[in-house]
Amino acid sequence: MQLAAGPARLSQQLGVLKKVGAAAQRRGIAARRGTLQVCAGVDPHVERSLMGENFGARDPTAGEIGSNFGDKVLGNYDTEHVIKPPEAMAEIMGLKAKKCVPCEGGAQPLPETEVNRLAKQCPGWRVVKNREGVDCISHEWKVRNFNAGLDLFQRIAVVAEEQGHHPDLHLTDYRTVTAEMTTHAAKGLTENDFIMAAKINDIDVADLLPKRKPKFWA
Ligand SMILES: C[C@H](O)[C@H](O)[C@H]1CNC2=NC(N)=NC(=O)C2=N1
Repeated sequence: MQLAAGPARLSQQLGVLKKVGAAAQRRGIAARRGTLQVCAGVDPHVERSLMGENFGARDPTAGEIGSNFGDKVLGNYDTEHVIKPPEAMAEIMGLKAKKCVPCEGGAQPLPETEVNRLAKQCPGWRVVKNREGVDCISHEWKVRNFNAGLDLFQRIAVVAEEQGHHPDLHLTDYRTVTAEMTTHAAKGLTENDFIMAAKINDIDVADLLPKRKPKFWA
């Protein structure tokens, strides 16, 4: 910035410089608190709404290395530097953003490595054999009562009808709901099953779960 002559002009421009300095200082403080601006020149508010609050990079802990964390993160597996994909990115690019595709006869089940990779993206789902001995993914919920179970059936049914892919639903012991999913045309698991699992995981079930007793009297 060039400073123009004249006391009034000079003090006005010094004022601008002070503001710029203060903003830079604020940014410095933000950086020390762990805020990371990813895209230079992009309004941090816009960036935050796009990338989510949890964008960041750090070295992995020993436990993460031991758990093959590299399968779950973007970045270079054989360096110590990890970039964890932000939740907002999963909303745009993850399984739950995809749509099930109709399967024709002759569809192939996924290989085991791919099944394991996708299963990690669907917390709460286990890969098991169904009653016919075919690979499926299964999730169990213990809900608050029988009606809550029927309510959960209904919420899952909405997603299943939207996607044209349907789990087997069981309600046993009056309040245990189990969903099992496989792709009949492939006689095994396909990406459709995991897309459905991710979408079912996105259903808000908080009001259907058992009421928690308060631990303390206030
Ligand atoms: C034509 C229609 O897309 C198919 O019959 C769908 C319906 N829903 C389905 N649901 C499940 N879980 N597996 C399937 O193979 C399947 N096939």
